[in-house]
Amino acid sequence: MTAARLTGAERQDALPALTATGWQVLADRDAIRKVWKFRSFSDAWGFMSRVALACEKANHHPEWRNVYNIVDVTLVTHDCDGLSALDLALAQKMDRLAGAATVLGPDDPLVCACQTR
Ligand SMILES: C[C@H](O)[C@H](O)[C@H]1CNC2=NC(N)=NC(=O)C2=N1
Repeated sequence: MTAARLTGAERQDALPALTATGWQVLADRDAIRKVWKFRSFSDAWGFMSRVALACEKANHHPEWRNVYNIVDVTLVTHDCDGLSALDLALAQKMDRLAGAATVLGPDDPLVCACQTR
């Protein structure tokens, strides 16, 4: 799998299936983003731990932020400063590992469980 920027055709083939699961194609950079809300910090951290092992195996890593039970992920390939097949593969892997966690949309407030008490 290469770190070359995806072509237009490759994007047309691959991105609809990802946006259908809640991945957002960013406007301000050639990257995709997804935000999950887990039941607890432990579930969020467990997800991140499993993803981290997969990332090390693939040598491809997310840009991500965790606030308690929220995990905010952006995928981009730094080597080509844009989306590559590596990002598509990692996105699919993360979707499998996230299981039944709630997916937040671009307009949903990023409010963690601490802030909803
Ligand atoms: C040196 C190391 O192989 C490279 O820096 C890898 C590590 N993980 C990476 N992750 C991402 N998202 N993009 C990269 O270009 C990248 N490169």
